[in-house]
Amino acid sequence: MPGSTILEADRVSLRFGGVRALTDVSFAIQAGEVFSIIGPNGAGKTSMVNCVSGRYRPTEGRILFEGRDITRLPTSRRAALGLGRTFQNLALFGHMTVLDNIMVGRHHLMKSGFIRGMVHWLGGARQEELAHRREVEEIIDFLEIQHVRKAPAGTLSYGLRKRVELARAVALRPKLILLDEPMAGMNLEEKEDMARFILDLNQEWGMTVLMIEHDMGVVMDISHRVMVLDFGRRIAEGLPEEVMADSHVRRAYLGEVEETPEPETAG
Ligand SMILES: Nc1ncnc2c1ncn2[C@@H]1O[C@H](COP(=O)(O)OP(=O)(O)OP(=O)(O)O)[C@@H](O)[C@H]1O
Repeated sequence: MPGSTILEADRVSLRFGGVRALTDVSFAIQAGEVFSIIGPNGAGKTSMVNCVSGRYRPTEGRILFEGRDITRLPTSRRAALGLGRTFQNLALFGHMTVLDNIMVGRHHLMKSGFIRGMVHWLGGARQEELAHRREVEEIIDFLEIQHVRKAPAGTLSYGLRKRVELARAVALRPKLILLDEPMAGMNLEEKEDMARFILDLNQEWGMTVLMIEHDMGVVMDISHRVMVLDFGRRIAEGLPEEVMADSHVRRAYLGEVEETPEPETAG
């Protein structure tokens, strides 16, 4: 169930030279929500998520995570606070097993001290390693990739690779996970599986989700709330059915032209 505000974008603008990628965009995500950003190509969705992850710094405005201003915090520090994402720019190691790929994700975080604190009380490196393994095995079970846990990641199908990428992000146990087009390039069955995993992450693991996704069916099915961007501006936000019924959205995003009769002029 959604609770207090976990992430807030406060009048965020982003310019690339003369291009206004985002103009004055504000929104708030409640803990426990699946919140999706939709909009036509070039609307600013990826730019917005990159401002949240720390890859881009807004030209104006602020990003708050659990009430703390993180606008100027580097990506690694955001991860340590509990802001996770799939690593679009860090491909899986093709020659390494699925298990090792996910372990590497956790070790990476260990260095930042986040998990070290959590497992320190167990004492010793061996226990630490065991604690890691248990966590990783749990994630492997959850994402139903046990059958490929020892397979080199490079030999997996596209859908399975995407699932391993998700596992690696989940292994850091983020409070809020950013998913940039998690279903892109998937067939229907893979999409259905992915949608179920996202829902389970949200409902069973209590992870808040911020997602960009082009597949409207998926967005409408699994989102609590949806924000629509168009030309870098927020044009609507609300429950999926409200957003779909919004005339601005239908015009801008779905390309519909409203057929309202011309008013009759008197005289
Ligand atoms: N690194 C960049 N340098 C210059 N312009 C950029 C950069 N990133 C995005 N833009 C521009 O900002 C605008 C918003 O792009 P963005 O990628 O955020 O949109 P999007 O909604 O994610 O699009 P898509 O659905 O096609 O992925 C576009 O006009 C784009 O060309």
